[in-house]
Amino acid sequence: MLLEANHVSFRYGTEPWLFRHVDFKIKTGEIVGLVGPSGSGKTTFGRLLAGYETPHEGSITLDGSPVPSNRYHPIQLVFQHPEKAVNPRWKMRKIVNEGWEPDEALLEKLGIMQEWLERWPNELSGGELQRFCVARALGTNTRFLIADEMTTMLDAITQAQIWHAVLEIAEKRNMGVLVISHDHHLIHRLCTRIIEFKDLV
Ligand SMILES: Nc1ncnc2c1ncn2[C@@H]1O[C@H](COP(=O)(O)OP(=O)(O)OP(=O)(O)O)[C@@H](O)[C@H]1O
Repeated sequence: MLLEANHVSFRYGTEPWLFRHVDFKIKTGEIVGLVGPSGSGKTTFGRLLAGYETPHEGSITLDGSPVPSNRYHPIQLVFQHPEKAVNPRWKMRKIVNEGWEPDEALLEKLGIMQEWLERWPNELSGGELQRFCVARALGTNTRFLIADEMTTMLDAITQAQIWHAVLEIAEKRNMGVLVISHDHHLIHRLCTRIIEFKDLV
């Protein structure tokens, strides 16, 4: 399966164009790194790929067709701040089962303790909460994961544990992963291909 940005342009409101005519391709099975200076538009581009924003010009396609948005989205985004990605009024069990129901083995692989399922989001650490966001994004219908600074605020051990689990699942399911990060060490360790955002725009 091929996820493509075709001549995509985007601006916020009446601000100047953030980028214009961006072409990008990622295939399932690929782990691609996206790097570039702060403020250059990487997060915005990730949001466009995952359907959170609509391009002003161009299109995002999956195998040449528009990405279906009326069911579980095949392109899932996990970003840096898990506390902003969950409903504070839902318990963790409801949050993690929002789009699909991950089994115990997957939760265990991500280091999620069963007792955390009965807690509220504000009763977990950032790292614990992020594990839930990753589990929620790894539905069996996920074809591409956009990991935008996904493990930036986590300690090295937690970061390694989460990436180990994600890469194992990605390989088993032939998922594509786009890793957006300022951590060059992490990018070089994980990715099969690395792209400078400035080379796309
Ligand atoms: N909702 C918004 N409204 C207006 N401008 C925005 C909005 N979100 C982001 N921007 C601006 O768009 C530009 C690109 O932001 P973006 O977060 O995509 O960059 P980035 O490359 O991911 O940065 P970083 O590496 O610091 O995360 C920035 O100048 C930012 O201030």
